Amino acid sequence: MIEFQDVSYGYGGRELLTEMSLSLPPGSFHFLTGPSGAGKTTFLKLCYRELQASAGRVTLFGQNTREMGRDEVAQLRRRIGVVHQDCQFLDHLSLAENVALPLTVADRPRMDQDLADLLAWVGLSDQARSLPRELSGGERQRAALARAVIMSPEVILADEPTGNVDWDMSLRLLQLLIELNRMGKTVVIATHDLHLIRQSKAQVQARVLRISNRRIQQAGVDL
Ligand SMILES: Nc1ncnc2c1ncn2[C@@H]1O[C@H](COP(=O)(O)OP(=O)(O)OP(=O)(O)O)[C@@H](O)[C@H]1O
Repeated sequence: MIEFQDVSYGYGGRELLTEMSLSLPPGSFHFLTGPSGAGKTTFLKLCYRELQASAGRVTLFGQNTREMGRDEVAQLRRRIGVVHQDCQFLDHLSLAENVALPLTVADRPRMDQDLADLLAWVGLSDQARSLPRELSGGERQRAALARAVIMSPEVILADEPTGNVDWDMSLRLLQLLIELNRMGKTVVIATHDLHLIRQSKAQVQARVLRISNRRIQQAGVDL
């Protein structure tokens, strides 16, 4: 589903990630760890073709990303839901409108019942009409997750989805991501939180990728 072959990437001529080769099969569940600044967000950006590899080949859904035109990239993005680290929303739109925004942008009809079901799933039915500034950190994170999955993507990439929330909320978010995986979605979660990774082990067959010294490796199970 997502394949990297000898992929390198750098900013401003300085190499950050070197010769990464890996394959994320459909339906897999991966954590991505590594120190701050190691390149986790950069790696995720390569996975949804926000960035292009400086060298090597990234293949998404069987297609070489280097050969994709603008329309193909747009189609690709609909198959990948991204929960961004900073979860930004449009301030003047309600939570429900923000969550439904990808449908509007893609010119797809908005099914009110589906939206209501999605908000109920993330526990935000009561906040549907709230403005983003009225939401707590945990509510924002759950809204960002709902927005990432509203197009029914096959892959979910979550960048520190439990940053700035307490442990109970982290577990709740993890639970939602595990549920998505049980529905067959491929999930990648970038996180610093090793407790969260340990916590997941009883429930999901998670693999751990670690970026260290510019390289990505499968980490051992005993974190
Ligand atoms: N657009 C950019 N231009 C130049 N350098 C960048 C850019 N984006 C990121 N970097 C640098 O690349 C390095 C990796 O950044 P990245 O955000 O991928 O790391 P990260 O592992 O996700 O970090 P964190 O855990 O702190 O979020 C950092 O040193 C960062 O300053």
